[in-house]
Amino acid sequence: MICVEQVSKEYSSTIAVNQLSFSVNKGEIFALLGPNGAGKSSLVRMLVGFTKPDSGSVSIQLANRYLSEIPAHKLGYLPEDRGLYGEKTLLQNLHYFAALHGVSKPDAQKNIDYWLARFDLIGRENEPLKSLSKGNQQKVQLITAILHSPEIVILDEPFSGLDPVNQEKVVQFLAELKQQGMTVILSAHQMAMVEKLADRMLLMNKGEAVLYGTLDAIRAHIGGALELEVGYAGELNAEALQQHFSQFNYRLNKQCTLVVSLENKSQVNDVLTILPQLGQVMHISSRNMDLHQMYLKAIESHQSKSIRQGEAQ
Ligand SMILES: Nc1ncnc2c1ncn2[C@@H]1O[C@H](COP(=O)(O)OP(=O)(O)OP(=O)(O)O)[C@@H](O)[C@H]1O
Repeated sequence: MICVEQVSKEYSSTIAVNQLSFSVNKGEIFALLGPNGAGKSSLVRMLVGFTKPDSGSVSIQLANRYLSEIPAHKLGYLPEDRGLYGEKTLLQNLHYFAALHGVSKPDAQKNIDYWLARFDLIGRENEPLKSLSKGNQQKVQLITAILHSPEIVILDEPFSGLDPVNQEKVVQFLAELKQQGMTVILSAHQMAMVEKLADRMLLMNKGEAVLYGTLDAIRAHIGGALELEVGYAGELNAEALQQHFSQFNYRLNKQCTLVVSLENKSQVNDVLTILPQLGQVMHISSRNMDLHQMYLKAIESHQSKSIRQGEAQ
């Protein structure tokens, strides 16, 4: 429903977004990930129509029409630079933004009451916004983005500045928006939250796409996504380790725990037959590599590829 094709954006000498292509389906939660300066906010600003791509295109399909930008009344946006009025009360802020989107006062009030209760802000309505903590101000800003029941919600770092309890509340908030049929695009650095929420994701680095798809597709693509952890009664036999494990990617924790990274599940059998030759096995556990680890692995490999390419030129 949202289609980004070969989009590039350059600021003076910085290429913020470099020939990026991806699509976002109607009704899904789509996450934009990447290190600081990867180009997420630059991309978000193009998605919401604040800036235009230098080349490439952004198109939005709404009903049977293709548009080059999302109509304002169908868009809810949480900008990177939050923009509320600190001197005004929480209620004045919320009603002001609802009115800007043409929502009637009674409709706005109903929605406001619901979300204030969900975000534990009941009783704070008449306080000036600036007297609220950063996290609470962030929650008010999130409410302003959705008071007009938009079809597409684009949130630049919605978890920023929130404690773990409030991060969970935002996870529930986003899941509820999805349930209501909204399409949600968010940028985030909190991998655990993204892992819980996102249907699909795009990992960017230096303006380029590094990984794209569902968590499972990314896991399959990245390889080494399954880890076996093997605890031994004492130190491992170093000679046997070198002899039998040279073809595997492994590390040792405190000399008596071996962690082996497997490319695929068919290698499990091979590893299990070798393990007793290294010492007395006390326990074995397996786990999928989590998004945080996959992110680090993918960014490291993209950085070293960029360096190799730079050296070759
Ligand atoms: N208005 C601007 N003028 C000049 N350079 C800019 C501008 N906006 C972004 N950049 C540059 O473009 C690159 C991408 O920045 P962007 O803010 O899009 O990254 P980001 O992924 O959102 O980073 P963060 O996670 O830190 O918010 C950076 O090198 C940044 O310095």
